[in-house]
Amino acid sequence: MSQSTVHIRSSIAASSGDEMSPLAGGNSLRIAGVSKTFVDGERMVEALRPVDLAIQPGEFVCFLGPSGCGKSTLLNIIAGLEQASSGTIFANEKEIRGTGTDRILLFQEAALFPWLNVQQNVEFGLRQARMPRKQRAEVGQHYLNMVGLSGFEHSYPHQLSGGMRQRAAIARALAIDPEILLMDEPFGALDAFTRDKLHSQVETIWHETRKTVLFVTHNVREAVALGDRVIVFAPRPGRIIRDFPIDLPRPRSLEDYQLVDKAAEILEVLRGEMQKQEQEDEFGSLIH
Ligand SMILES: Nc1ncnc2c1ncn2[C@@H]1O[C@H](COP(=O)(O)OP(=O)(O)OP(=O)(O)O)[C@@H](O)[C@H]1O
Repeated sequence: MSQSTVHIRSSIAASSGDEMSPLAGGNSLRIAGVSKTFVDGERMVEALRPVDLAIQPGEFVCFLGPSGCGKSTLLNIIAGLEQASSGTIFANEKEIRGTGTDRILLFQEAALFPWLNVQQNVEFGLRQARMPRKQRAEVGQHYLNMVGLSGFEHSYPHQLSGGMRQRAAIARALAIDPEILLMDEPFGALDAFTRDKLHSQVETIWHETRKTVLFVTHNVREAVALGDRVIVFAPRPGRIIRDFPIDLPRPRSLEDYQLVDKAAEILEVLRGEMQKQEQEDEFGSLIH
């Protein structure tokens, strides 16, 4: 780890009041019995049955499943934006209580400030952390180069393509050096070509930074292309049904036959689960 990275961490920790986890051991996440039931007046929605998961430092883990199976709910709980109904989450064996600069959430729509240019957006968190201007510029430029946006420092979000906006959001997240990147369908709104390009960029960035990445997607091939593990969710109620290790060589191509085969295997499991669910629903409606 470079000296400047250490410096970024300590200055952010000092100014935000966050206690950052130890640098040397990297990071890890432990999810112990985490569930969520939304209570909406009289109505209760069991969004997530208890989840137990251990995520290794630097792992790239994809959460895959159809709409409504609790993927975003789990990600939001990990981010500290949503409170679990039961269970605990530990980052580096330290219990998570709310948001923190160690976990940054990225959404489908890159949440950039429209009134700031790319450089100002990327430096935003560093400014909050009161990093000196010169150092802020160096760190910002480093991550802008990493996502291939050098030359666009002075552009405003509305002047960028969707893919470029998403890359700027990634640079902004990386600039504050989180341990864990939480990505909620970050490429869901992009065309297939841009998406494909971003897959390889994200893989390269992950390789260079060795962040722990949790990546939510509906897309089976995307999950297999990126993940060290693909964790499959099923809906009604939301729950984890399988945890597939993906040991295909990297970099991966969406057209690779091994990747296509693995995606087909996962899809088969998911289809089987959905069919089982439909039969149960049908049976349930017959006896009620
Ligand atoms: N604030 C809320 N109040 C009530 N129910 C909610 C709330 N947020 C989510 N839910 C419900 O919880 C369940 C899980 O939602 P969640 O958004 O986590 O699923 P998802 O797998 O991420 O879906 P998608 O892929 O469509 O984003 C759904 O039934 C949803 O309607």
